[in-house]
Amino acid sequence: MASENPVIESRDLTIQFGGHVAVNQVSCAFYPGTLTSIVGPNGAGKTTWFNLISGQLRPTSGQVLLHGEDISRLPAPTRADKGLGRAFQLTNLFPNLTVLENTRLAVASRYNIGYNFWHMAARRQDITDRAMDYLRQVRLEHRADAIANGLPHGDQRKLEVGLLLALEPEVFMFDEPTAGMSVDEVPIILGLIADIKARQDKVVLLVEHKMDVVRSLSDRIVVLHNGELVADGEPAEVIASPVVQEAYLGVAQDETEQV
Ligand SMILES: Nc1ncnc2c1ncn2[C@@H]1O[C@H](COP(=O)(O)OP(=O)(O)OP(=O)(O)O)[C@@H](O)[C@H]1O
Repeated sequence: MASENPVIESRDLTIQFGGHVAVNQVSCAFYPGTLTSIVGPNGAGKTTWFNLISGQLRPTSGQVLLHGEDISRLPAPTRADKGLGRAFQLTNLFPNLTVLENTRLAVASRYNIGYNFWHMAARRQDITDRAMDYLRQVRLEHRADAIANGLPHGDQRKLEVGLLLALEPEVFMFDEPTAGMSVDEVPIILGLIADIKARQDKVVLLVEHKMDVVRSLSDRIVVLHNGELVADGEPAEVIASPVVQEAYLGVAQDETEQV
């Protein structure tokens, strides 16, 4: 792994809101074919770090490098064009279009298909077929004609994942992808994330609170606490480390020794 060049790298990333340093000199590099979970207590800085990487926020200092190129000052859509994919919030999409229309737009944007191509009948059929394929993967084909905004919460989360798959990014960023899902929906999404990792050429970053999910999927765990990276390594090692037991699981240092 270390012999390959990182796809994406956070180098001394820092952001300050007023007097509060939400992400503090976080350095970490991510390699193809790996799934890294980012964990930490509420307010640790996980989502803010994600926002710095995907471009919703600009750092106070430090850099985000994509294949060695400094992208820290690029807007989020430009980063997405370069292969950084983050699961959308549906409110930022086309809530009044159908599930299929949203997915077709994601497929079309991946292929940079402009207005003229879009209107060529054959091409449209091809795009529809591909879009339906992604909807099948997230088990939403039966909802293809539903308005995105009216979907139940679990289906909205599945659509977010389907749209991300359709964009075929190089880096997949998931922020609590199974939050609010029913128990029978969770394995579908986790299976899809495992499939992405198994393809070996993608980087998967996952912010997740559920430790069973983290344990089952991760090659590596990064722990943030008070905006700082306090642990980074293989899951068993990180979960067992005193710093994690104390910082994340809330076990006091003297109790940790008994764990
Ligand atoms: N735009 C902002 N302005 C001011 N403070 C902010 C802003 N965004 C985040 N923060 C603060 O930065 C800190 C980190 O927040 P963040 O949401 O990144 O934590 P988190 O680890 O994702 O937490 P959770 O697990 O609860 O989602 C918090 O103290 C939060 O209040």
